[in-house]
Amino acid sequence: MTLTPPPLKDDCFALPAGTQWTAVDDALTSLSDRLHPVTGIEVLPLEAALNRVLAEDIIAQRSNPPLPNSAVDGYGMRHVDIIDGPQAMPLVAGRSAAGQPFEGALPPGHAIRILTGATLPKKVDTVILQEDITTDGQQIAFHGPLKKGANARNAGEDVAAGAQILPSGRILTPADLALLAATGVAQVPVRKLLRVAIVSTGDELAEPGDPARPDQIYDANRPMLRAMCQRFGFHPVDLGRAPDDREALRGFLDAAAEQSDVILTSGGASAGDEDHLAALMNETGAMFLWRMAIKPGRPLALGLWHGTPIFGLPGNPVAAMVCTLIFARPAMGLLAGQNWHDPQRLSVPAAFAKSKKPGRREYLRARLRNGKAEVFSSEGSGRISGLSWAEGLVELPDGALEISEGTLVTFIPYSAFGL
Ligand SMILES: Nc1nc2c(c(=O)[nH]1)N[C@H]1C(S)=C(S)[C@@H](COP(=O)(O)OP(=O)(O)OC[C@H]3O[C@@H](n4cnc5c(N)ncnc54)[C@H](O)[C@@H]3O)O[C@H]1N2
Ligand code: MOO
Repeated sequence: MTLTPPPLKDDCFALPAGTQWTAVDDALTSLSDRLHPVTGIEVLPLEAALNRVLAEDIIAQRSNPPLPNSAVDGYGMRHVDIIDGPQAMPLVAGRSAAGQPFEGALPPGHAIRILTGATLPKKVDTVILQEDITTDGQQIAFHGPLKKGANARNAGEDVAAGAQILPSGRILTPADLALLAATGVAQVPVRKLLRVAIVSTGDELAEPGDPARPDQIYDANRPMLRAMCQRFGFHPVDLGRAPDDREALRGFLDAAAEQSDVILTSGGASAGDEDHLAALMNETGAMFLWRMAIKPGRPLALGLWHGTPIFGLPGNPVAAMVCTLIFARPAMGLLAGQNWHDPQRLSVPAAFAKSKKPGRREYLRARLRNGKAEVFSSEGSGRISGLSWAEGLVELPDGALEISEGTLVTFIPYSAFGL
């Protein structure tokens, strides 16, 4: 009897029959619906608040500017005194400088020396640039007309006291710190850092720097995930490598649940003999999403371990990174008190050709050169060099797509994910 080979695996053309595949958008909707902040609140001074997540809406304590002031170095006057054509105006004694205001009111028909940022003296509503006048020290000569309010800034024209300046959930930027300072807010309620436990699984893994057996590989996922968490503004808790042993892994997960708000594991997420993570998580009965219609990264085990959410990332480093960026990053953002994070996408012409099959969303390692998206030469999920070569991802939609050079595709720079 001759053995017949198994029927052609249509893995590359269609999705395996009888398997429930979860679309990326459905998974994201489910995550954004179910997750909420889990971190406490602390009050920090501005110097410690960069990259932290606001825990409340912030209200301006003071207007910016607090009083009307001059936008230029020049001369202040009353607009009603200005006529059309050439004219001269006597100067009053004194001046108004930033931090040294002129205390009196400007008499009718006069002008006053005023410097940038100086409070406008009473009755002054218009300022002429010093380049536009001549003076002998006693009076100034210039041409009218001038626009009422020229070179003057109104009180509160930037921000009015009492206005909401920043929303809860916002990640504070350097510019936000300037806004807070200017409006009289010196300390802010922020979320405590989200503690993210990181565990790699697999007997094949060795620690970078240690000697490795020929059959071992160095653990690449942990340094990557640690660094990604740092860039996202979370606090990584590195728990090391768990062996392929169910009880040992259980111990790692128990420790992780103790010490963290969320657990990121990599490896062991699919259904092989040594994929203990999936088996353990199934045991808890709290696993709620499973096979994703995404490439790379099909096996993604999501669940709760003693109430602490686990993202069981696939072991292949490319899949681990893509799943972190697409699923874990926005989900962890919600846990950390951030607003839902949807990265900014660019529409750019492709510098490549590809025939994409329907059924799952694909992410390709990509970078922009000369305004076009180039993709890495291989789609292999273990090709770490491509992750490092890339500067972002090309996102291809769930359906089929014929791409030729010049077809518009979606590019998401790593920076848009917060990397
Ligand atoms: N019969 C099937 N086999 C596989 C399927 C499948 O659907 N049917 N899916 C493949 C896909 S896709 C992926 S991704 C992997 C995911 O498997 P696991 O999450 O269980 O991960 P492992 O098997 O433990 O590892 C996969 C791969 O990645 C390497 N790895 C793991 N951890 C690290 C690390 N920290 N640093 C560097 N490299 C790591 C590991 O050695 C393996 O080569 O399953 C496929 N198989
Ligand atoms: O998730 Mo796997 O890495 O798609 O190849």
